[in-house]
Amino acid sequence: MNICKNIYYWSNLNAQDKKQILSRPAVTNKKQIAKDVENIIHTVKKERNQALYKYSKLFDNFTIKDIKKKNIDIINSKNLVSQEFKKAVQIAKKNIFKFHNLQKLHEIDIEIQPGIRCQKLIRPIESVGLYIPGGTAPLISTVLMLAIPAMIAQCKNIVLCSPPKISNEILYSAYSCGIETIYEIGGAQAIAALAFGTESINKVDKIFGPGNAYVTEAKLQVSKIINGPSIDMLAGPSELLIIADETSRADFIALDMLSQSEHGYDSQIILVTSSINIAEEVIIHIKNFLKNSDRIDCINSSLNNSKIIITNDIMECIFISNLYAPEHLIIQTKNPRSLLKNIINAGSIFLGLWSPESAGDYASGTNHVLPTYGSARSISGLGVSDFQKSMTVQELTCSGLSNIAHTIEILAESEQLIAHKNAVSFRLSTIMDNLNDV
Ligand SMILES: NC(=O)c1ccc[n+]([C@@H]2O[C@H](COP(=O)([O-])OP(=O)(O)OC[C@H]3O[C@@H](n4cnc5c(N)ncnc54)[C@H](O)[C@@H]3O)[C@@H](O)[C@H]2O)c1
Ligand SMILES: N[C@H](CO)Cc1c[nH]c[nH+]1
Ligand SMILES: [Zn+2]
Repeated sequence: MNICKNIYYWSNLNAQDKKQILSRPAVTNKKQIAKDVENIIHTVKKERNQALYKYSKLFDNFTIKDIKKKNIDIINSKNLVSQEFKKAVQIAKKNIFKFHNLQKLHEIDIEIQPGIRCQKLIRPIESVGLYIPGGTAPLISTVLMLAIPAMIAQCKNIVLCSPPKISNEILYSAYSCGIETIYEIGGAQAIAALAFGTESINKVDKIFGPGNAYVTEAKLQVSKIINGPSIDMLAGPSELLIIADETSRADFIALDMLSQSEHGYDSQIILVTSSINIAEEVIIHIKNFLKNSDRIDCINSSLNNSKIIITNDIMECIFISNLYAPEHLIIQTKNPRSLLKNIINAGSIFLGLWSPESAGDYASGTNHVLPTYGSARSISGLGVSDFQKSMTVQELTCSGLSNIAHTIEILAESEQLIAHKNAVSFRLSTIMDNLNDV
C-alpha cells in the first residue's frame, strides 16, 4: 500500500509539484482507447445488431440470444430477489424520489412590459438512454439514480442498457421504477447503439450514466456527432477528497477512503488535513482494515493513486479542495457546516462524522452520478432538470410592439441589419395607415 509514500507538506511544494499531486490518474492507453472506441462506434453504425453480438462475445464473453430482455423476465425478477433487498430498494427509492421531486424546473409566464408577454415552457426530453455500469460491480443503485429523475421529468421513452449478465437485482430495481425496456449490452457498443439505433434498439435523444474509460470515451465521441445525441456529463472513475482536522475520527476516514477505492483501479482519494497525527492514524487504520477487505487489487491500485496532504490550517485545506474540484467532498472537522460558504467546487458534499459517502451513494436522497476529472468547476451532479428542456415563448400585442419598436429599430440599425428593422417598421406603418383610415 503505497499511500504511506504519498504524503506531502503543501507548503514545501513548488507550483509544479502541487499541480502534479492534484492531477488525476492518467488513463492508460488513452489514445488507443479513443481509437478502439471510434472503431466500435463505426462498426455498430454499419453492422448494427451483428456488431453488438460480436462485441458482446469479444469483450464480455457473452453470447446474446435476445438483446432486449423479455417482459416476463423483468416482471419475474421480483420473485427472484430477497424481501430484504426489495425493502432496501423501496426505502432508497422513497428518499431519492423525495429529494428529486423538488428539483423540477419551473415555468415562467410574465408580462415584461405592457403588451409583451414572455414565457418559459418546460418539456421532458422524449427519449433517454440510461447506462448502468456492470463491469467491476453491478451498479444497482445507479438504476435508481437515473430512472427516478427520468420518471419525475416524465420522459416518454426510457430505455436502459447494462452489460451481461444483467442481475435480477438490476432487473427488479428497473421494474420497480417503471422501466420496461432493458437491453443486455454494455461498453462503447451500448453507447453507439443508443446513438444510432439498431434493429433491436431505438436511438435516443440523450444518453445518461457513468462508466469506465470505454463508455466515457464513447459518450464523448457520440456527443460530437452533428444531430447526434447529447450526454449528461463525463462521469468517470470515482474520486473523493476528505478535509480533516485534529477532531476527526481517523478510523471513519480510513473506512471512507477504502469504500471509494474499491470502485476501480483508477479511483483516487485525497486526504487533506491540518493534523499530522490524524494523517498517521489514518494510515494505521487503513493497514488494519485492509486485512479484512475484499477487492484488494482494486483498493491497492486506487490507494497508489491517492495522496495525503498536510496543510498549515483548514483554510489551506479548502483552497486545495477547490483547486481539485472533487466529485465527492467529505468535511470532517469541528464545525463542518461553517466551512460550506467557502466551498466553490465539488460534486456532492458530506458534512461531519456521521455522513459517509456510502449514504449518498445509495439511499440518503442525493444523486450519485457526479462530475469527475475536475469538471465540478463548471458542471453539477445529475438532477431532474437534466431530463428536461425549456422553450421560450413571446406574444406581443399591437401596442406592445409599438412601445418597443424604436428600441428594436435602433439596435437593428446599429448592427446594419436593415431587414430586421423593416420587420418592425413595416408593421408600425400598417398601424399608422389604419389610424389614418379611421
Ligand atoms: N462518476 C460517477 O458518477 C460514477 C458513478 C458510478 C460509477 N462510476 C464509475 O463507473 C465505472 C464503471 O466501470 P465498469 O468497468 O465497472 O463497468 P462498465 O459497464 O462501465 O464497463 C464494462 C464494459 O466495458 C467494456 N470493455 C471492457 N474491456 C474492454 C476493452 N478492452 N475494449 C473495449 N471495451 C471493453 C465491456 O463491453 C464491458 O461491458 C467505475 O470506474 C466507477 O468508478 C462513476
Ligand atoms: N461512488 C459512486 C460514484 O462515484 C457511486 C456508487 C454506486 N455504488 C456505490 N457507489
Ligand atoms: Zn461509491
